Amino acid sequence: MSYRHKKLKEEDVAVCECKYGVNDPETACGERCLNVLTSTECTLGYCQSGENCRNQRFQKCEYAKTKLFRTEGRGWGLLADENIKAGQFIMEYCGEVLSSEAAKKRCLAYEAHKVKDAYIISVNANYFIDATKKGSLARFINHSCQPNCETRKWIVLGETRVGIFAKRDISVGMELSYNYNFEWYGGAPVRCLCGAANCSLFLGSKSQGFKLAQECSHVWEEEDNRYIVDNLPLYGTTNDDESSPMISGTSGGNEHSYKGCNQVCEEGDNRYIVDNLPLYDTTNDDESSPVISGTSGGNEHTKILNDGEGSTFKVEPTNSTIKKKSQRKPKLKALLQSDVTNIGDDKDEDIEEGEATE
Ligand SMILES: C[S@@+](CC[C@H](N)C(=O)[O-])C[C@H]1O[C@@H](n2cnc3c(N)ncnc32)[C@H](O)[C@@H]1O
Repeated sequence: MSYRHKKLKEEDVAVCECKYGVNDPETACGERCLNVLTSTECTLGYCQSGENCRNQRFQKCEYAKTKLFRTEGRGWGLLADENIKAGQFIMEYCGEVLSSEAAKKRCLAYEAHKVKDAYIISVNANYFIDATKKGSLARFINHSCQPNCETRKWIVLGETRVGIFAKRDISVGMELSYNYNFEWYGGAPVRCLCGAANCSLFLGSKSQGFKLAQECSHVWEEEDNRYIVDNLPLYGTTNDDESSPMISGTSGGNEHSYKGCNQVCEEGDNRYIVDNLPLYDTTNDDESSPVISGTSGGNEHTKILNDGEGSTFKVEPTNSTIKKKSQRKPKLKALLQSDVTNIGDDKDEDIEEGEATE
């Protein structure tokens, strides 16, 4: 599979009419911005608000502060690590960009390999994002039938990307969730443990999905080896190139704003050793694996670091030098969100680049 990001042509850049005023900073690409109203990000260098433009959140990775934690029966989950306001952009859903055919094949392959969890979402009828092996922290957001977040599609540099947004105010410490029901490509419906009064009992109960398998009622057990952090996919951005599949996300030159990801683990629990973090590793990417929706080279990389307290890890942005595969420490899993490139937009018939193919 190969995927190339679309290059935005100058004539296709959406330019708004906002002008930044010192006395009225709210006018700079806020709610009334023509681009914001059409869910389109402004483009650096073209927006008259310049550095004051507030409508480049995907591009600048203006993510909310979040924290990974272990749930009971639902695997890992993601918490708000700060108060989040209704409507706020939380983070981009990053992963490998696949055509629908490729996504269906992946689903079958995952099922054959007894991969029980589903991380594929659709961008539109033609494109899917698979965060199973590579992705941002958004891949850890669980389903709820009464969710506090939702997915929204935005046009970023001419391509459609998916973000997680707060549906309502979310207080620090609350688990983030969105409703998977219409978008479940897990093959089989999984029993829902969200506990909401209106629970629809299965993940994907309303999804047309790929309808591959029978009901699956697995629950994550305490000793489930999927809790072994070593087994968890992280995204190391270091070696993505044109031969590897695309990640949906931000393209080059952006600053990453993961504001840290602290996971508090039970003392002495070696399943939470830092080296084993649940992030994404591209170490084994090769030509057979697809490209990622996300950020591409030249970016500040985000790493998982041991904060010295033994059982806690952090994800911090860093200007680390890109290392060749052979130079990398085997367990150093550079994280998320770098080297991810943009996904295609099916609205453009004449895209030269930005197509996922087999
Ligand atoms: C996108 S992943 C979410 C992150 C996942 N918990 C993990 O540890 O990687 C989706 C998987 O999480 C689990 N899950 C998410 N929400 C759930 C829910 N409400 N009830 C039961 N399992 C859930 C299921 O195993 C599902 O396949």
